[in-house]
Amino acid sequence: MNNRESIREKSIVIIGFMGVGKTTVGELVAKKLYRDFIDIDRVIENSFNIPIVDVFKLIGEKSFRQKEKEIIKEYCAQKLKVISLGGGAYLQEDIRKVTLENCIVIFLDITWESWKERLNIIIDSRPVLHGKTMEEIEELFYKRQGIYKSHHSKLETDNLNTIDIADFIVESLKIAYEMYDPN
Ligand SMILES: Nc1ncnc2c1ncn2[C@@H]1O[C@H](COP(=O)(O)OP(=O)(O)O)[C@@H](O)[C@H]1O
Ligand SMILES: O=C(O)C1=C[C@@H](OP(=O)(O)O)[C@@H](O)[C@H](O)C1
Ligand SMILES: [Mg+2]
Repeated sequence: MNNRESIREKSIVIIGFMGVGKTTVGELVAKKLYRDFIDIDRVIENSFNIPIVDVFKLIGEKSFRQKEKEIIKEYCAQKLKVISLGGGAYLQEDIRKVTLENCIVIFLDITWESWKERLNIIIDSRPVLHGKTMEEIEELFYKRQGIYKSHHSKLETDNLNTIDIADFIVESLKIAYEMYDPN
């Protein structure tokens, strides 16, 4: 397959800090593009038939990260998917490599000021945040910003709703497809 064919078929991977909207937006983008939507956390939840919080309790974070890596590698080898990662997946170099080499990686960004307003609606389902002070969560937020710098495209999501974010992504993709594969 040549490059012209491959850009339109590349799977789209959505990255960013937990709670930024990867799962919600990824699902909307997939619908708009008539593609399959894969949320890596949902795949893991379905394989254990329990929520991520309980997966962490059952197998621990280390085994969760291993499973997350295997599943991401499997789906990134496939074309025409929209794949939302968990926010910690990108900590693994193997995952950064496989996604950047095979897919279009879109980073959903948010400022700390906007993100902290969302904390109360996500905290129960995000085990990584449990037992941390606000200062520790802020430190994690800024530490993670560094790893998300490796991406193909970035979108600032402050003050945008999920529908607008999904529309923006789809429109940007159309422009990129026209630019790199005009026929
Ligand atoms: N742009 C947004 N504006 C307002 N609420 C949002 C936005 N994006 C996501 N949310 C809300 O934040 C929560 C986490 O969204 P989710 O898609 O699960 O994020 P992620 O997969 O990045 O952890 C959900 O309740 C979702 O409705
Ligand atoms: O950032 C993280 O370490 C995690 C993020 C979560 O996904 P979301 O980013 O979709 O919340 C989920 O994979 C798990 O709770 C760990
Ligand atoms: Mg998610």
